[in-house]
Amino acid sequence: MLKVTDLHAGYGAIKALKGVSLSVEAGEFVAILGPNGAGKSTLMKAVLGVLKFSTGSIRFKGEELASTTTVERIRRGLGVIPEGRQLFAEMSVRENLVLGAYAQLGVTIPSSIEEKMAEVFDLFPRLRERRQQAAGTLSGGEAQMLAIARALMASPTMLICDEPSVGLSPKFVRDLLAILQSLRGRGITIVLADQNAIASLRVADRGYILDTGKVVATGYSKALMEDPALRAAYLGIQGTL
Ligand SMILES: Nc1ncnc2c1ncn2[C@@H]1O[C@H](COP(=O)(O)OP(=O)(O)OP(=O)(O)O)[C@@H](O)[C@H]1O
Repeated sequence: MLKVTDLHAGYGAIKALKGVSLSVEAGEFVAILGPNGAGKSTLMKAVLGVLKFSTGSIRFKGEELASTTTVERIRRGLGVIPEGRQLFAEMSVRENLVLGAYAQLGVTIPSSIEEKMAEVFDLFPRLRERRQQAAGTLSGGEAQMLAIARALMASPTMLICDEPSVGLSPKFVRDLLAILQSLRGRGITIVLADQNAIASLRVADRGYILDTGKVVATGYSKALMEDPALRAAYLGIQGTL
């Protein structure tokens, strides 16, 4: 469904990705892990079209994305939970959802927005209760729910999540991962970039570990978690699980 091949990208003289290749099949839950500065966010930005890449290829559903805009990528089914959530703080929960749908779909028939919102509120009843509340006054966990709900307004087939657990308490991280797992159960492919390596691998099918712009390890989650060298170097575990 998503195939990244020999991707190079960066910021001027800074080479943040140096030949990254990975693939994600439809229906999978794949974790992208690695220490600070490894290139996780850069990879997510390149996939979404927020950052242009210099060489390599990104194919989604068999089509090259290189010359397509972010809006076009979203129309093709890429949903995003951006780093830092990027909510409209002054606007209500409801307005954020409506704007998310408009921003992502361009012209949308209002009745379909209402239907979609009802669906999203069924998934996140807490947001229904708080639909008139300004997004900026939500708790961290609720704000993260809203960021997910906003992405779902465009009915994505793949959800790209960039460090969604930042700033959340351990309980909310568990809730968040459970929500992502349930979305996968509904047929949405999940790509999760996060520093919370072990928690991510516990819910993901497979993982890629990046370091200084390169893939240094890949495999099924269990195999990655059981590899002593990876555990010590990247997963923050000493000894056995
Ligand atoms: N806007 C920018 N301008 C210049 N360099 C940048 C910019 N954004 C990121 N970088 C650099 O690119 C490299 C990769 O950063 P990136 O944010 O992709 O890493 P990351 O794996 O997401 O790290 P973190 O977990 O800390 O967010 C780092 O060396 C970083 O300093």
